[in-house]
Amino acid sequence: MLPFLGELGSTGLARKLKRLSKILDKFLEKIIDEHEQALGSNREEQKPHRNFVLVIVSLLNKPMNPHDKEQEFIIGRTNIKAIMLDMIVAALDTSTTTIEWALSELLRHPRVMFGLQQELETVVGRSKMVEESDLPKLTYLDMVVKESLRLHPVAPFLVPHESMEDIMIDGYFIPKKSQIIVNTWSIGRDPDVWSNNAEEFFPERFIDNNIDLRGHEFQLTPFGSSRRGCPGMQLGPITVHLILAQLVHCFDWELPVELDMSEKFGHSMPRANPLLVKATYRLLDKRM
Ligand code: HEM
Repeated sequence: MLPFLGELGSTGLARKLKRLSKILDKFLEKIIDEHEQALGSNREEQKPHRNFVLVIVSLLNKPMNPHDKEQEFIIGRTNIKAIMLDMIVAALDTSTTTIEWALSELLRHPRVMFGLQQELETVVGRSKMVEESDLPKLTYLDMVVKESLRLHPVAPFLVPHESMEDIMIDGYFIPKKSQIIVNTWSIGRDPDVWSNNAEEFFPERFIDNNIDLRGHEFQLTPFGSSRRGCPGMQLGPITVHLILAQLVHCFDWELPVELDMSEKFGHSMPRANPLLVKATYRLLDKRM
């Protein structure tokens, strides 16, 4: 199906890929089995389903669109495994890369790290860990995450899109069906958009404005925007906010070696080298 992958045969990589895909397949099959068992025989009675996998497994062997009599596409195990894999790949790497960049920027900017720890102490207190219900009160944390995603969007070019209509933008004619690549990385660093300190990590720039992470304002689109934007736009930021808050609240961080901020540029943009840090527990209750 993909002729260029034929090249892999001679490198031994194809064998490794096959081995890996077998392991992954076994893992996904096990998840489906477990969820089928949890659903039991009468799937309809189980509603509302408790999680995403239960929802898709409840659709197993059913038509994709029961109202369309012409189209008889049945959702099979392979479809479910593909959806689950898509979710794992799209959710894990993006969230961990975002957290790693945000922590790196905090380590480079002790003033901001201190400000965030102060906010966490005031809102949450040193005697407990952060909970999801604390997040709406952590406004500085929100600014830190936005600022980090502005400078380090995980998908610097988003995902390629296709234009549906002919359109003129800024004097340029873009015909229908053009492939559109949005360079969100460079928009995030454009001084015309963010003023002369565009390259600086300065979370306070988000005070008193409506710029959010959902791409309502086109200057910040780390999750894309509108219909074909990231479907994890709700879950992704919650995960990032909660884990980053927990890390900063529970530990003091020190750099044993000089901090290297090199990026590994490509379809996604993680750190080029792993982040090496020394953590010291800082909450009052040592048993947590
Ligand atoms: C910090 C976390 C995340 C970031 C920064 C992120 C970023 C993105 C971006 C930039 C896109 C492309 C949007 C576009 O081109 O307009 C995308 C697509 C996607 N994301 Fe996320 N994402 C994150 C978390 C998640 C999570 C948690 C999930 C699933 C639970 C997820 C599932 C997906 C999927 C399935 C697509 C493809 C959508 C499509 O093709 O229409 N992402 N994400």
